[in-house]
Amino acid sequence: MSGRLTECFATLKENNRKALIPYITAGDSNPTITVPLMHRMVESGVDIIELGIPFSDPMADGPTIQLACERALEHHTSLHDVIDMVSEFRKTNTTTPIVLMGYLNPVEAFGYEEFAKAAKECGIDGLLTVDLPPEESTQLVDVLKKYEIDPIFLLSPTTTEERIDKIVHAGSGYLYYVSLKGVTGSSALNVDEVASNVAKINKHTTLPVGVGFGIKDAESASAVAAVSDGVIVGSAIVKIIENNPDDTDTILDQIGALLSSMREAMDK
Ligand SMILES: O=P(O)(O)OC[C@@H](O)[C@@H](O)c1c[nH]c2ccccc12
Repeated sequence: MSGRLTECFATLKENNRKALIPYITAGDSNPTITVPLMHRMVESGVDIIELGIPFSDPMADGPTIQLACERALEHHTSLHDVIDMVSEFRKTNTTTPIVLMGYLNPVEAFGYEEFAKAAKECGIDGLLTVDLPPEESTQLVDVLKKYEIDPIFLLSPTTTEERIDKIVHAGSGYLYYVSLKGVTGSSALNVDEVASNVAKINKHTTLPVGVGFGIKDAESASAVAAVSDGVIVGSAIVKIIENNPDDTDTILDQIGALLSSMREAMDK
């Protein structure tokens, strides 16, 4: 499927490294900051960027990312705008994979075919739609595959072995293991449980497994990296934006510093 994600994980594996994958909501705290922030995150050592499509009813998200969506929507950041941001980013970065992350509604409103075509043209590599169960995703997945966009699916602590087997075959690029029951920004991370569930998933697939939910500092990032192929960090980054909404330099510096510390801890 998409060259960039597959290649990224292959190179990481060759070098015995794990993926660092930050999540930000596009347009948070305002649309002008998103592309500079993406570049700063790459300079800080991230491998893949998850870019959130702002949505009015983000039911899988905790308060931190809900507020991020509100800030982005105050500036009317639409899926069209998100695609434009990726085009802008790709003017100077053609290698870092980008996964759009969000809820089905904006993608449906855009039109699957129109979305996939535009996404391919601007250099988007994957799509994760939180509220689309893999069992109901055939129509969207077929269109994504036609345009070489990787469909990324979520697995959770409650996913049965039977469903794991279905989901790993529906997705490509990587799989997203949700480390805990709950919403984004929780803090109940249990690394031993993550390790045993990632091992269980690995029996069904050769796809890389990234782990998200509850990773917030260098320590948790390195612990999860040790038992998976990558760590996804959202709320800890978005919180920095929440605390400094009008101060672009502080946002870039603090997010850069947090990600650099995670990178360093993961590479030890
Ligand atoms: O915020 P956390 O706990 O660091 O978890 C990552 C998560 O935010 C990001 O991947 C994400 C944002 N919105 C989502 C919705 C569902 C699943 C995952 C997500």
